[in-house]
Amino acid sequence: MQKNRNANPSEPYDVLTSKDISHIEQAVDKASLNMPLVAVYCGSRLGNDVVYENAARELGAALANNGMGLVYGGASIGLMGTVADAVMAGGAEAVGVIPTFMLKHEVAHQNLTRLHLTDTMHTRKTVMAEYADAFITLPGGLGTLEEIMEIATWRQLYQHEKPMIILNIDGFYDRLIEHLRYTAAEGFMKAQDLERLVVCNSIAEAIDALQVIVAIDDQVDTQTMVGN
Ligand SMILES: Nc1ncnc2c1ncn2[C@@H]1O[C@H](COP(=O)(O)O)[C@@H](O)[C@H]1O
Repeated sequence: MQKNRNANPSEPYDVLTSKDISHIEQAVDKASLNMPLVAVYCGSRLGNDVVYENAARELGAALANNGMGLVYGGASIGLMGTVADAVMAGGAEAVGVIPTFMLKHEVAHQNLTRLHLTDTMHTRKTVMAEYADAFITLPGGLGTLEEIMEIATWRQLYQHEKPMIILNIDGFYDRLIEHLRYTAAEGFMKAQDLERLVVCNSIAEAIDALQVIVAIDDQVDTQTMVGN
């Protein structure tokens, strides 16, 4: 397993910028990771109820147990750090992507398969989305909300067709889901775009939904082998 490729903050040439797409394409070397990656959006804080931290740990372990890796914001703190630790402990790949200006705010995780540095938040989100085969959202704050809303917006604009799951731990997202239903009912959003945000109420449900990706991935591998 490669550790911390592109990770040394003292090497500025390793910072990915949106101006150099070929650098990003080269760095996002998915083939060498050998497993589908799920982007997990979640809090840089733990929240007030331990149920959230437990869910992050369980999700990380379940991803690893089911042959899936992680791409996330690269922090060692909050639910972000918890999910990454659990994925690594389970022997799966974990890729972190963090903007350089945030290194001092969000302590960068030092024990990932890869940690990419980016110039801006925009590049961070582009790199994460490039890596991701699916997106899953745990409880979190403004950053988490922004990330899932952006990826759902990209989906409604046909910029990707990847599965998106809201993991509604302990009803955390009940009010958001209600508001999105209201948004659709009031004619500001298509019902089909709402349906694409799959709501799961347990880790097991989310893993079942994600299994589809693994199945598709295996199918592609088999086709490639047959083709060769
Ligand atoms: N405005 C933001 N856009 C994208 N990502 C953001 C923003 N603010 C914070 N973030 C990142 O999201 C995660 C989780 O943040 P929480 O606010 O704790 O949910 C973290 O990596 C932030 O850097």
